[in-house]
Amino acid sequence: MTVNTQPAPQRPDPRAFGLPVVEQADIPAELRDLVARVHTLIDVVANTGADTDTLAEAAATIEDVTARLDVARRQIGTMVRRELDDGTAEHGTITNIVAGDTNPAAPPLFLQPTAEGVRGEVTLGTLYQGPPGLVHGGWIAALLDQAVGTASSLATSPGLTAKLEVDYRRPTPLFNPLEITAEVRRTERRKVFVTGRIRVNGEITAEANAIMVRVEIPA
Ligand SMILES: CCCCCCCC(=O)SCCNC(=O)CCNC(=O)[C@H](O)C(C)(C)COP(=O)(O)OP(=O)(O)OC[C@H]1O[C@@H](n2cnc3c(N)ncnc32)[C@H](O)[C@@H]1OP(=O)(O)O
Repeated sequence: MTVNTQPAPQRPDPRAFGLPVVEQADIPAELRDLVARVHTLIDVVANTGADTDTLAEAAATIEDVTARLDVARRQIGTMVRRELDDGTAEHGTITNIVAGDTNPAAPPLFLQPTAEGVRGEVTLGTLYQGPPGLVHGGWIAALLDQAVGTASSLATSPGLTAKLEVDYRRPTPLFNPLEITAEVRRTERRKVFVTGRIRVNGEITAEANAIMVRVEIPA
């Protein structure tokens, strides 16, 4: 067993694996605006009590808009390169369901490096509801998976989640800021042992212990 005290190694460039890379700063403001509006639309549709005429009219309008937008799709695996607060950069899939810049279904959760690992904040509405007024347990796991994956990637190199064990300690409420943190505990060959936490008002509501396995990068 070794404790990871080494500086982060050179991270691989996704282009070397045939994956296109988009600079986060180059995502057009118009696309960001569209993503935000569709995010709101999904929430409104999920909760609407509009009359049937309005629903039918909206469905036709959205069908038309969908056809206009469904052109020149991005390659699967398209990555976005984001500059981080500490001056480093990370790559993530642009449609990542938790953090993807262009995914209207993503909350989105943006994580930044800290002295310990990573940290981010997000507030979830009813799109992410499980029990009444509470965040769905699968989404709690998804947020924690993203956090442990990002912490591991930034501290070492990109990997896949081999194991994610979640302790649901307290109900995690909707409409409250969730503080999400993760830190690498230790590394062992390609395995990276990471802990992630969700806090509400400073109280831990969920905690995950994960094993990330770093992907082998051909020389
Ligand atoms: C920055 C972006 C953040 C994104 C966050 C989101 C992360 C994700 O959601 S990833 C998607 C979900 N995960 C997956 O789909 C992974 C599916 N599993 C796999 O592909 C493989 O099992 C994989 C890659 C984890 C390991 O396979 P492989 O590369 O062949 O490694 P392998 O040689 O079997 O094992 C390497 C080490 O890990 C250990 N290991 C592998 N699987 C497990 C497991 N489930 N539990 C515990 N240990 C494991 C092995 O015992 C071995 O340990 P040791 O070094 O002591 O011998």
